[in-house]
Amino acid sequence: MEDVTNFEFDNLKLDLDEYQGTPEEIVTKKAKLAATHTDNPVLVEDVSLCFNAYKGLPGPYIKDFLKQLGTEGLYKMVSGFDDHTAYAQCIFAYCENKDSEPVLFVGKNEGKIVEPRGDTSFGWDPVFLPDGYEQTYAEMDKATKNSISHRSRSVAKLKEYLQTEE
Ligand SMILES: O=c1nc[nH]c2c1ncn2[C@H]1C[C@H](O)[C@@H](COP(=O)(O)OP(=O)(O)OP(=O)(O)O)O1
Ligand SMILES: [Mg+2]
Repeated sequence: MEDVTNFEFDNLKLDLDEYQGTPEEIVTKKAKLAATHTDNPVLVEDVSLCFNAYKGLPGPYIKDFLKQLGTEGLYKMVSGFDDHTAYAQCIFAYCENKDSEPVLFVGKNEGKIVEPRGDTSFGWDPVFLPDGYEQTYAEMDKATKNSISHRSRSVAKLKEYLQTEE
């Protein structure tokens, strides 16, 4: 760096947060950060779409992959592999206060990545075909999707936890 400008640069050893890591690590950090903003308990969630051919990636980074590549591009990512399996995962994290460890509720739905089909209005729904179904998330009616989705599975665990905590 010294060579490129007349400025002087120092190396500082600062540990700055960057939200990378496993879905569990990311949502844990998110919950802890949220908990520093209020005296009340917080609830945060994060969604991942994990391709087994990519050992779980894009995972928590799916938002940017979707934005840059579109659903067609997501399909192209797996089309060169034999393994098209994937899982949709939602994690709710509940954090009582800023000094307590967040509790995670992982909801997972197995399926595979297919050529996009169905309603294009929500995220990566058109490329996710859940196991045991002929329709992608995007082709299903909302009630069917909600009854099997990664999010509903996570919410069910959260509900059970909150009810037993009462
Ligand atoms: O059931 C779903 N069906 C299709 N797409 C979905 C679904 N659920 C979330 N999505 C999309 C939204 C976003 O492109 C990415 C991550 O979702 P998610 O982490 O909840 O939202 P986000 O990344 O916008 O917020 P944040 O920056 O707080 O993590 O997946
Ligand atoms: Mg996210």
